Amino acid sequence: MVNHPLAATRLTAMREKSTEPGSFRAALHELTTMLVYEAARAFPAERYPIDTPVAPTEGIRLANPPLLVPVLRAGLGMADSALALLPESSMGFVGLARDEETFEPRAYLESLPADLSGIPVLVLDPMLATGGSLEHCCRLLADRGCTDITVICVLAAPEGIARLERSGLPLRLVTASIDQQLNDKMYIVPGLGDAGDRQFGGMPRF
Ligand SMILES: O=P(O)(O)OC[C@H]1O[C@H](OP(=O)(O)OP(=O)(O)O)[C@H](O)[C@@H]1O
Ligand SMILES: O=c1cc[nH]c(=O)[nH]1
Ligand SMILES: [Mg+2]
Repeated sequence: MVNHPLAATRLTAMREKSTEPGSFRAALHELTTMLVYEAARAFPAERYPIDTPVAPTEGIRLANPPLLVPVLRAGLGMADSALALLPESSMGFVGLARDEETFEPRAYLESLPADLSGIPVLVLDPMLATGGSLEHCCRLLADRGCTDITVICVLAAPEGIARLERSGLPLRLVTASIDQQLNDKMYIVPGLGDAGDRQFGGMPRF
């Protein structure tokens, strides 16, 4: 978990219900930068020869830049900041919408390389609630041979974390908060509401 005062102030802005969509998106961009920065500590780096204007020396580059996969819609608001920190990365897309009665994810977009063996993947979705959406997304990746998944979330519910642990999928989670629980509509409490609607508009449903 990323525990830092600058992350906490952005998370506070996102939780506050009076925060307008523009400020919500700005806080999500900044918080994503911090979460990706922390997640990338674990990425292998390699040395290679470079020349400064003065002398030859060694530089550092990522050995294997991850594929970025924002989960639409809400993960779209994390895509730019992740790509800014990881300009060598490519991006795939998964579109999921949770059914409001069954709470199961409905897939409407899957734009991913066919073979992900040997490719680390960074999944971007601000919310881990029941875990159905992220389990679905990570299973798509594992079915394509991916064995190294990092999931970046703003908020995680204990129920969703437990589901991902039970899934046996090859993933680690980086988040800014583990909240208390889910309510009877499977929203995270205290949470921040619907992360898609708060960025892009829509009717409140909680
Ligand atoms: O853990 P779960 O119970 O599956 O819920 C989490 C999902 O819900 C939100 O997406 P949503 O389905 O609202 O779609 P949206 O991004 O288009 O708003 C969120 O971005 C996650 O993808
Ligand atoms: O609290 C929640 C749960 C699922 N999806 C959201 O956007 N928010
Ligand atoms: Mg939504």
